[in-house]
Amino acid sequence: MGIQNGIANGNVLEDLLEKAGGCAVVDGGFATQLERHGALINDPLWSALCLIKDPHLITKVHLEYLEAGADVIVTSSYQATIPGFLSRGLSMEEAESLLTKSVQIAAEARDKFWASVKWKPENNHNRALIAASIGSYGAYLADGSEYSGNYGPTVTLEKLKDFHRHRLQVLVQAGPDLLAFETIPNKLEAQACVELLEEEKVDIPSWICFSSVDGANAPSGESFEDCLRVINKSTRVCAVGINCAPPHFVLSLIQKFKELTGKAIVVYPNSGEIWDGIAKRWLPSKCFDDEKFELFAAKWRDAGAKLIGGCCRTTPSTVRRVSRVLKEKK
Ligand SMILES: C[S+](C)CC[C@H](N)C(=O)O
Ligand SMILES: N[C@@H](CCS)C(=O)O
Ligand SMILES: [Zn+2]
Repeated sequence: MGIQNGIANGNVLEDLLEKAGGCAVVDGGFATQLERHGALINDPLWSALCLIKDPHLITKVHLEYLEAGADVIVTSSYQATIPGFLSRGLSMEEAESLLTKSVQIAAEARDKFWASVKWKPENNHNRALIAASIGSYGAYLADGSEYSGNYGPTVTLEKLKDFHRHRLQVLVQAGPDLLAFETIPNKLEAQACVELLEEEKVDIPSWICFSSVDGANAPSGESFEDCLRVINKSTRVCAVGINCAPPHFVLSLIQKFKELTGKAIVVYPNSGEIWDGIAKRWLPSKCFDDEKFELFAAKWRDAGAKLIGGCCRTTPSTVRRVSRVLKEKK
């Protein structure tokens, strides 16, 4: 176990980046791929419903992304929360066990996949890392507010920390390689995540990703300069970036982040479709197809991103193209 920046295990990501030649591949849309296999997730728990109803589909999707070349797979816990599970009549013990299960399923898939490829001479995979997904408070609200950042005046820093604390503790205990805070829409929640990591002395390295709807700021309208200031001070956060924002915003956001932080930059945009949080469906908009993802993944890498993948509405075929271009010998 290494100690880096004061964090035990802080070098797992750096080890992976080195093995991957400087830029690693993150998986793609997880809920999207569950739905393509027939999972019905139009539900307040969204993809986390599969932890209860279809855990075998979770394994299947993880294996598909590993086969596609993902170096990091993100767990099924995005919308898995203790209050969400309790409101479905589950006990605290059951809720905790489902969160633990999200990490176990991913680790089992990784181990199974790695055992099947590591000895093959043509193997060009790396042993993948497991990033435990921690969706924003807005994801839990299930009203689209991960894209507005508008939590209202009653949602304070303490309330956000209380919301995140117990799930974080359970996920840390489950032993993932990384923690992935996803679709954070405002500065207050970024601050809550950073303070919580410190208070809980979490020694698993984290990334914190924001969504963006205007291509320049966090969804709340707060500048990334403001949002990153608090994150930059944390030694427990190893990477920052963007997830589930339209891909045509990403290049300029990488350039902006390069000026605002010394941390590794992670980007995994959605396809460009727009989420209607009330109707709970994706609306067509300017999109990137897989070919365009391949083209732009190289541009994102050249602009300085260290972790690149896809989010909603991207699939294993998207990740296969991203992996192909990033693992190409230059
Ligand atoms: C990233 S969005 C598509 C996730 C789903 C949303 N939190 C909901 O529950 O409707
Ligand atoms: N890890 C989640 C993020 C949703 S925005 C997923 O891919 O479904
Ligand atoms: Zn997404």
